[in-house]
Amino acid sequence: MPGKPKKACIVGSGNWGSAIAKIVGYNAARLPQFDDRVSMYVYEELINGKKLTDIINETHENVKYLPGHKLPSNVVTIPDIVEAAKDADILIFVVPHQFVRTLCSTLLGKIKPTAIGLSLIKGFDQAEGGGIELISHIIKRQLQIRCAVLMGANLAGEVADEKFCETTIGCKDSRMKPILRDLIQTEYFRVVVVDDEDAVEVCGALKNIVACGAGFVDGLNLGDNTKAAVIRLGLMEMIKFVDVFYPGSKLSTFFESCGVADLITTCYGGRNRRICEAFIKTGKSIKQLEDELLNGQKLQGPYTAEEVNFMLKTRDMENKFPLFTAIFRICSGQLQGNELIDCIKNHPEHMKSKLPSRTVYSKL
Ligand SMILES: NC(=O)c1ccc[n+]([C@@H]2O[C@H](COP(=O)([O-])OP(=O)(O)OC[C@H]3O[C@@H](n4cnc5c(N)ncnc54)[C@H](O)[C@@H]3O)[C@@H](O)[C@H]2O)c1
Ligand SMILES: O=P(O)(O)OC[C@H](O)CO
Repeated sequence: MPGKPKKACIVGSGNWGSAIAKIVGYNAARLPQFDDRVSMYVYEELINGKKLTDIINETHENVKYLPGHKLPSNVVTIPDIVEAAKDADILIFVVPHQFVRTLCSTLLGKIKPTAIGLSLIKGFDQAEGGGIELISHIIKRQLQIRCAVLMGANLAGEVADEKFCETTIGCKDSRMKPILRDLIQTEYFRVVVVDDEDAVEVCGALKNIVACGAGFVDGLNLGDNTKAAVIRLGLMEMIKFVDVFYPGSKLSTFFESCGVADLITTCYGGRNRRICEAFIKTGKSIKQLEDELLNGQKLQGPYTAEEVNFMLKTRDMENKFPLFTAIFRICSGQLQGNELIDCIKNHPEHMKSKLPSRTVYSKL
């Protein structure tokens, strides 16, 4: 016997939150296993004196974070997180990572104990005893629910335009896999589900650091070859990071959309790249540029670089990740942008071939 249709709630309504609401609303309306009505938690703000929740419910458009795209009418916005989430069977977390802990504290004990989570949030948070904590782990621990992740080469505007792309769901739980895939997949948004939950999430967070490096390269007009080198070295540091801190993960995960593909799209079309290019060109602070250029949208890369550096420093491992380290130091003003390449010229990846030294060579 088919069970009761499952209710979905989208926790977040930014650029990506609104684009995914379009997909989830579409699938919820057409598939019998889901309840038609999708609730969306909106952090309330006034736009020209009118509440954003009211604007979205009346016009079906998030005029601030995803202008020019209609959301399905079965997506209903609610400014109270508890009200939005209380009946949900599936909670889709898609807020900037800095707001997750507070939202989870508010939701504690107020959601269905059987609810499952899906985190679309790219970023880490600082762990209480030092180091970093994955956002999906915070959700699992604080709310005592299962939580999978979705990461991929998914610039929100292009997804909302229904341009073809792929994404990766990292999910170990075989009962959750088909539910999440069916809720998210469309003909233009193709889902691949893998077991490697942690590695998928770490890819989504770390690629934002590399995007900052790509932005510096663009700001310095260093060209496409240098940018490709930064992307490659970034990929190698991402692989090493997962190898060292999340042992048992699979190399194949890096060849899913969450890995190489997201790295490429981010380093060409993302907000982190854009702001870091402007950082070099204008000399303004990253915070100022975020406020001036992103109209309320939030950056993840510079924060993630700081969190990763905090962990690497306490473990005396900064020199094992020279690109991540240089990017953090440039973002925090400890280095000039044009020192990026000097910092990575002797990257460990360049030392692997172990050719004979010049002295040995001259004796051959
Ligand atoms: N935008 C993209 O293209 C994209 C694509 C894939 C993944 N992501 C990831 O999705 C996550 C969410 O990003 P986004 O692009 O949807 O958001 P965003 O940066 O567009 O928007 C910021 C959001 O934060 C909300 N907000 C502001 N203050 C708040 C508070 N105190 N409490 C709660 N919410 C508050 C705003 O209302 C807004 O909805 C991030 O981790 C991002 O890396 C983004
Ligand atoms: O705009 P960015 O830099 O936050 O990147 C957006 C997405 O993560 C790309 O997949």
